Amino acid sequence: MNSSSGNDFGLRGRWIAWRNRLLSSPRFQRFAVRFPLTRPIARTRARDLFDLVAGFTYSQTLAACVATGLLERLADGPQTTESVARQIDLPRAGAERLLRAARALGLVESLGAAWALGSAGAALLGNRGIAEMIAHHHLLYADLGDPVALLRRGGGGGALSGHWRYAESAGEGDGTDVAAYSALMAASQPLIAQQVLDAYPFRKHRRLLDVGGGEGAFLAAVAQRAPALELGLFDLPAVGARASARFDSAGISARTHVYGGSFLTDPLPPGYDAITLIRVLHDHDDAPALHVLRAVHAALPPGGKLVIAEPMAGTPGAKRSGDAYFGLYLLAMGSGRPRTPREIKAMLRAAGFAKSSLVATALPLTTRVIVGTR
Ligand SMILES: CC(C)=CCC/C(C)=C/CC/C(C)=C/C=C/C(C)=C/C=C/C=C(C)/C=C/C=C(C)/C=C/C=C(C)/C=C/CC(C)(C)O
Ligand SMILES: C[S@@+](CC[C@H](N)C(=O)[O-])C[C@H]1O[C@@H](n2cnc3c(N)ncnc32)[C@H](O)[C@@H]1O
Repeated sequence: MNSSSGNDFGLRGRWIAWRNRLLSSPRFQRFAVRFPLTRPIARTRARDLFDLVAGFTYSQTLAACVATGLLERLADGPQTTESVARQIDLPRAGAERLLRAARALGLVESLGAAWALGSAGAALLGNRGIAEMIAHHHLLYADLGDPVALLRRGGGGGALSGHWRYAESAGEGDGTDVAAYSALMAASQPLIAQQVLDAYPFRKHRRLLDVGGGEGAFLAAVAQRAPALELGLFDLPAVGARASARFDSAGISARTHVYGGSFLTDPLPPGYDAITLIRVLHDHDDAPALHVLRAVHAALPPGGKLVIAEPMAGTPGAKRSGDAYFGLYLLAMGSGRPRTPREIKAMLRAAGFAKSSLVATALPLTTRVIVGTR
């Protein structure tokens, strides 16, 4: 039996094989774009396919908007092309080319002879962390220059793994090595922290330990919502030092404790009735990820809670961000993978957690939350 015919995959396999023969037939495509009833569908499919083909040019238009500060300039009010060109230091023709491309993507819009911020541009300005993400994407795109080579060698070994020092050299990184990624994480934390805080009532706990807590941006947000909570942060020593400095300047060092160590080799401090892993688990391959969950389980008291927050695979309405974006991102980084909630819950069971549940968040595209009970 020929497997490409789909015959050995049951009814659904046969349907897929029939559909694909039809969709890939140039004759059917010619018919579908001409026939009035199928034309709208054909046009939408063609546009979707074009977006896949052209995606890099869209991303680079966005990168140019961020690098030149174009969107910030327009946030001050509409400007002429000449004024924009002067402010972002481009020749008039270059500025106009960028403005037109940005208009096509909804980042800016024209207002008579002037240019204003578009609705996508305005939304982007409301989330400063996204601009930081865009600015560091040149590392990702350098690694993805030859995606097949990257897939063949199993990931890593490029610009992005140099950025995330811990990814390929477990637990390593001095103060300078960790500064860039820690600052990126802190800048992109606000959107995540608010969602996690809305999803889970940390106030009901006495002591919270944020494992892989970076420079403490999440705990600083928790501190505001739960004034009575005692806070602990565990991260690599060089990152922990940055967190201590942040807690000092936020005036919350009296209620925080920073632990420097590696969760891959050191035990986690006991005495916390809640532990968080925010954007940590997906960084690690299955064996080290399970090791971290076991370490959390060992540190929690019976009934203690683990809150896992990160983007997950297979998210309804946001499937691309899981397996396509984070799948390739983490491949380039050289460690980890996005997991479905079902996979994470299975790992929690394997680590000894009695139960776990997925809790709704406002923007699952950016983060979902699973709460495990020891
Ligand atoms: C009044 C009128 C005219 C209309 C009203 C209609 C209406 C309600 C409109 C809504 C408009 C609005 C408020 C839109 C809001 C849009 C938002 C909130 C957009 C948010 C977008 C978020 C994005 C694009 C997030 C991107 C995140 C990225 C790329 C994250 C990357 C993370 C990385 C690389 C993490 C690395 C860490 C590691 C290594 C994986 O562990
Ligand atoms: C993607 S960042 C997330 C930071 C923070 N939770 C946030 O969401 O902004 C992952 C964090 O895990 C820390 N980390 C990585 N490997 C570690 C290890 N072996 N032991 C302790 N922390 C580690 C990194 O230093 C980094 O701060």
